[in-house]
Amino acid sequence: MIDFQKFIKSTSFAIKGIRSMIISENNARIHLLASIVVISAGIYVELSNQEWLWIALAIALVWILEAINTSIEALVDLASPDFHPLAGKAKDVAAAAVLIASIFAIIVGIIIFFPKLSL
Ligand SMILES: Nc1ncnc2c1ncn2[C@@H]1O[C@H](COP(=O)(O)OP(=O)(O)OP(=O)(O)O)[C@@H](O)[C@H]1O
Repeated sequence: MIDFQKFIKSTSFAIKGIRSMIISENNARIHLLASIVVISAGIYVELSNQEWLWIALAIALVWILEAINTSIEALVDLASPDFHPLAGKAKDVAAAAVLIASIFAIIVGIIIFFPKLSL
């Protein structure tokens, strides 16, 4: 039996998580600005369906990993408020995942938008 009320409730918790991430994380606000700029540029240059798929994948990857990174940061702060090398390692490796996704997104952006610039 599918409980649709429960589904709506858990979706609202997830939306609350997105809001909280944007409010508390400077990086999430940078991702938001970058996403708006890239989507606007994509509409302007009339990207093909295939190009939109790559852009959507790149944007989604960065947001997914930023959400996981923010979640790990909060858990580390809760579990290890005092300095511990493993706490630092957990945060740094989670941040590395966001960096890798961001580099991928930049490469996708260059490959798709660079040829469209009429220099
Ligand atoms: N409890 C801890 N023990 C050891 N090192 C820590 C600890 N907390 C943070 N650090 C180190 O300090 C760095 C910055 O931590 P911080 O929590 O400020 O992360 P941040 O990425 O700047 O987070 P935010 O996005 O909230 O500003 C971490 O990457 C880690 O190397």
